[in-house]
Amino acid sequence: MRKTNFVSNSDRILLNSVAYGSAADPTQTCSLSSDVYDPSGCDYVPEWVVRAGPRAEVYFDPEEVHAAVVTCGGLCPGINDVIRSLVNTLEVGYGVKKISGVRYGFKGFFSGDEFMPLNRKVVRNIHNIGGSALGSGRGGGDVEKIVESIVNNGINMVFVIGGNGTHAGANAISNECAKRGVKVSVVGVPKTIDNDILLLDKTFGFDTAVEEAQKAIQAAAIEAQSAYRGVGVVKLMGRQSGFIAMFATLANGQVDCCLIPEISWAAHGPNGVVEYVRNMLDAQGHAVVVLAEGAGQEFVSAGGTDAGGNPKLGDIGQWFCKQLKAEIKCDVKYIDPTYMVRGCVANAHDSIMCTVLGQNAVHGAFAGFTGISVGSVSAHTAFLPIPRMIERERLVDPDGRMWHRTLASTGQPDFF
Ligand SMILES: Nc1ncnc2c1ncn2[C@@H]1O[C@H](COP(=O)(O)OP(=O)(O)O)[C@@H](O)[C@H]1O
Ligand SMILES: O=P(O)(O)OC[C@H]1O[C@](O)(COP(=O)(O)O)[C@@H](O)[C@@H]1O
Ligand SMILES: [Mg+2]
Repeated sequence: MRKTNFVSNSDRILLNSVAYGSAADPTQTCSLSSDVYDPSGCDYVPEWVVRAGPRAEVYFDPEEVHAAVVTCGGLCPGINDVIRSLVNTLEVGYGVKKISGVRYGFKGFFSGDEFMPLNRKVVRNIHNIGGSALGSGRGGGDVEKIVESIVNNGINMVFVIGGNGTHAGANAISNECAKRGVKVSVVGVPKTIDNDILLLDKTFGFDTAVEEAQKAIQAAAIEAQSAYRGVGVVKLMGRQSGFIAMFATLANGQVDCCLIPEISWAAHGPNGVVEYVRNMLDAQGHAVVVLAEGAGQEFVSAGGTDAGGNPKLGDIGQWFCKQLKAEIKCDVKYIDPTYMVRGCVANAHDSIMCTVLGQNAVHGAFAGFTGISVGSVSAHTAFLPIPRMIERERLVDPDGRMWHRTLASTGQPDFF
């Protein structure tokens, strides 16, 4: 390994970087904010997390490492950048020769699909395409079978790229290995364009998704402005968390109404969104509405869960457009760019973030950590305990300043 600045295991990063923060501050040691943000009324946040980086002492002999990489859940811009960074760091940084790519999510450990041999040559250009070079997927979180595969294939490092569900799986795999006395480092890299992981500054791919969403909102605004009583409606991803919708709205600045899962709203009645759109049409001749896909699910959800156990969503965008058409004289243009915001190549910012995360995940595994994930905290890269990160989804704080900024931009009232 090249000469480098090693990080000590006692190096720490301060999680709560604001002194005397208000109750709505998400990094409060004991947050007493809204019901949505903190149902228990007291949200414990540890003071420090461990600083990521290479250690002077490593736990594994590179000659004996068999590393596996798996990508689970929905796609996200930058997955391939992370895979590339993991492989480059394993091979060039530490001299690991055996790296296996697990196909189509957790089930690839036991589905009978051959592992994909990974090396620097194979991953050289994968970051130039979106998606996952390994294939991703939901389901297959059978911890017993996964651990059997780990043991049978002599795997001793597992890099798991995925969101909340995937991390729950990674933690369960780590625990099961420990229970069986199998020496394996299981390290997560948080992947979710929903940006719904606690404690992190931001997840990779989120910035790219917000940027991609601009095209849809811009088109909706143009269509709305060019039509007689035109309404542009855009539905963006965000199952339980409205971060993409909120940030895309704020960045665009032409949106009249943003609806997110964290905040309930009435469609009908004098304070409902339909009436608000009617008023916007009367006043300015057009309106632009951005909805997160998880917003207003009480109107459209048919229940049920997907292969990963996530709630299946009804199409709130279609439903909302139908309400508009039924109740007011308007020309509705509906844009649903759902998969377009995640099936793309990461922008430069996300690409660099992915490289840093992948590299540090390998450092974490070589340092002998397991059941950890790696993420950006207060602008530093940290190793974090998985259970604390996935206690629940990170949500937009309805009392927070970012949402208030969004409301100031749209000018929308409360819809109830
Ligand atoms: N508690 C768990 N134990 C084991 N595997 C799990 C657990 N929760 C989720 N998984 C697995 O992780 C996969 C990915 O989770 P999912 O929620 O679909 O996507 P994401 O990780 O991107 O949020 C799931 O399809 C499931 O197989
Ligand atoms: O149709 P799919 O592939 O199940 O994905 C849809 C979901 O994936 C997401 O992008 C989030 O994915 P993850 O939970 O895998 O991070 C949501 O915004 C969306 O509801
Ligand atoms: Mg998820």
